[in-house]
Amino acid sequence: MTHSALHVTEELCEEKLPIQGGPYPSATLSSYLDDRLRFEMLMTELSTQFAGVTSASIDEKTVCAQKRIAETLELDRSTLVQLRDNERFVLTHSWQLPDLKPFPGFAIKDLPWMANEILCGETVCFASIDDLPAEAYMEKEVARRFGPRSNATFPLRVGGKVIGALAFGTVHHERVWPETLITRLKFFVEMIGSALARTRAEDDTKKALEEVQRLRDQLQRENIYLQQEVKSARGHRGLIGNSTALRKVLEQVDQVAGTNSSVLLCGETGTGKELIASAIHELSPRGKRPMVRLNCAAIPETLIESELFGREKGAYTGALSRQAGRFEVAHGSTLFLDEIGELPLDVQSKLLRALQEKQVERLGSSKSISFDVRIVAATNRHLETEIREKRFRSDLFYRLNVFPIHMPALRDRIEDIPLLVEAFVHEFSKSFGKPIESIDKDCMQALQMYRWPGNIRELRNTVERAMILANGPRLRIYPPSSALGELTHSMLLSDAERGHLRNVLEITGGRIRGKGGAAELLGLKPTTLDSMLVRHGITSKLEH
Ligand SMILES: Nc1ncnc2c1ncn2[C@@H]1O[C@H](COP(=O)(O)OP(=O)(O)OP(=O)(O)O)[C@@H](O)[C@H]1O
Repeated sequence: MTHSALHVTEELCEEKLPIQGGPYPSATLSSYLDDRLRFEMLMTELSTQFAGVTSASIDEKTVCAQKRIAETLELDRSTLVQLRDNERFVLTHSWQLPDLKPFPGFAIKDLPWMANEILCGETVCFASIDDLPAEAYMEKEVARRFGPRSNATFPLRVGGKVIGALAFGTVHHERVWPETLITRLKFFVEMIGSALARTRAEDDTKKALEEVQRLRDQLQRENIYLQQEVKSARGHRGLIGNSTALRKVLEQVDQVAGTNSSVLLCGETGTGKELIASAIHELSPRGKRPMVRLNCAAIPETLIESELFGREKGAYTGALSRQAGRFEVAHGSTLFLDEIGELPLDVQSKLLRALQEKQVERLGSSKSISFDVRIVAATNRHLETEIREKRFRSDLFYRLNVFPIHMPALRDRIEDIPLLVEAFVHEFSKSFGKPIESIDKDCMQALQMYRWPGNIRELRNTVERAMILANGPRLRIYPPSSALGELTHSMLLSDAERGHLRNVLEITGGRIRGKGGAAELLGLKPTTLDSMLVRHGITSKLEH
């Protein structure tokens, strides 16, 4: 192997050369000057490059610079290691001749002398392994086994602190390290240090900005969601009732609220499942954030997936904008999946996978988004039957059914009816501006005898209707059948259509799709029925 004048003879180092001319053999001097010029030009080029380096390109540029310096100086290897956990120097950037392996990095305890020198900010330079001091016996051993034969190692500083080291070495031959060269290489290592410091600061700023952006997005999502909630004006009326059946439910709420366990609320329509879901959420440590809801029956089958998991712009025809899914919005909070029994089977599988992996991917994106969400699900269907009839996945059922709560029907807690009626009368009396002094006793008894298929929602609507008709301080409320008798029947076709739709939904227990569902009974496509229901303001939860 030939060696350039620059690194073979120490006499040829800059300090000993006159700037111009001199009694040197002209060939050696010209070769030296050529090498010197090449190296200085390389340093100038690298310093320009590193002045503008970005965090995206610093790794590539560093290895490229190591290669070019090593090739110019006819070195065999250049190694950049960085300090981790104050325990070891980890290899981060390396260039070596094709027949060599990269130097693998090292633990401080394995090369203690070298590590100590670097950490004290010293440059370690040896032309031959024998030049190392006696106390560097471990370093000598390693150098003999893995190379290098000659080496110059420079501490890498960021903001005055040693964060690693950059080494240049030879494995196939020995070489000396003239002072001028060491000075130039030190300058290069300082340049790398300051570029690293700058790009690290850039990265930190970028990360901080991303975090601010993420928090802002989350707040924005919650705000939009809250605005929608306020618009839907559901509010959080307290749970009314003092029956044993309701007290048992409230006990279960207290037991489970503080945990992260999934809760499955079962019970007929209008029994207060959603109110109980809110109570569980509000009593839980997640209660400071808004609970996020999704009614699986109210959203067309084609859109449920994008509602749950979100979508990227253009994920499918008509996806005109990016949208975060409910899982993302509910991060750190509770997701209430109402009417879970209505979820199509393929979405059930995707939901199960999301719950198992605690990650979702937006439609049209392969990026996984992690979430921390507590699930409360509700259904008025008998899920065990649905599983038997292959309409509901058993594995999803077991995942959700960690803590089941059964909501009693209103007919099984008739002692709560007077309390509920009074509370609803009070509420409507305020909002309609109609003061009510008493409620007819016979009516109250009739209300307690009625079977209430629509439960509390039906009772509430009945009270509301009576309050609209009320024209004095004494209120008479009739159970729905007699109330209907007193109302004038509408002759409008649209009212008849609405009534028929409701009747069919009542027969199917609110189910729209599948065998025996309302769409099949009506001879309609489920999507056509969906839009008819939207037009009539009917959700598949029966509303009377
Ligand atoms: N214990 C209660 N006290 C006061 N209001 C109640 C109570 N339970 C239910 N309600 C009222 O009854 C109506 C129906 O309740 P909710 O929507 O929670 O029922 P649900 O079981 O979720 O119905 P669905 O299965 O149809 O979705 C709501 O207006 C709710 O405020």
